[in-house]
Amino acid sequence: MTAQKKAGAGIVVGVLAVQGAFIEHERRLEALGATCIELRRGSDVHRNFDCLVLPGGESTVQSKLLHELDMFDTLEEYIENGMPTLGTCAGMILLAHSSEIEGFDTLPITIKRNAYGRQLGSFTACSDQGAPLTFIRAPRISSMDTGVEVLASYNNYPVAVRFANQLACAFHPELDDDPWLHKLLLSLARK
Ligand SMILES: NC(=O)CC[C@H](N)C(=O)O
Repeated sequence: MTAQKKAGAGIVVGVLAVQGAFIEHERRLEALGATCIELRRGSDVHRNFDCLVLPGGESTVQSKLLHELDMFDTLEEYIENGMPTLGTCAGMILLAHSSEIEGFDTLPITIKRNAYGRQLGSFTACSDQGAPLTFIRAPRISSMDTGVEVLASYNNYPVAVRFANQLACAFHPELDDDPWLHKLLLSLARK
């Protein structure tokens, strides 16, 4: 077994799979040895999983479906009770404070949706720390509480943060070669 595989061995990840880029997360996590279950309907959120992934996609649609499919309250409770959670792009918007969508509002940051450009759409870059970044109509973190730790920045703007059990990023780590955020999520789930 490789060192990479060990990171996720024995860990079950619930991946929100109502819309967006969830399959790419599953591939990453399974390559690290984790087992993924897709959360598609209300009953799925009552299955056993150790940590949660909220993928990129369209946050307005995801929020609507979470409510319609009766998944919202249970997932909110899990996050509030400390389940390790990774929210990427639209997933970060769901965790953050936002007046534009009805999200969890469990992560004390404010965001501006589509701040990295509607026209340009997507681009790849390198973080100030040297990690690859893929942005797709990404939100920008416009403010954050003092307890929020910056894990990565781009042009001095925070693009990945941690607040206790919650990890969030504006980019798409499932599309990049370096699975450092997935590994961090799995390490939180192991504790
Ligand atoms: N790649 C993404 O997840 C884009 C997020 C999208 N712009 C939103 O507001 O939901």
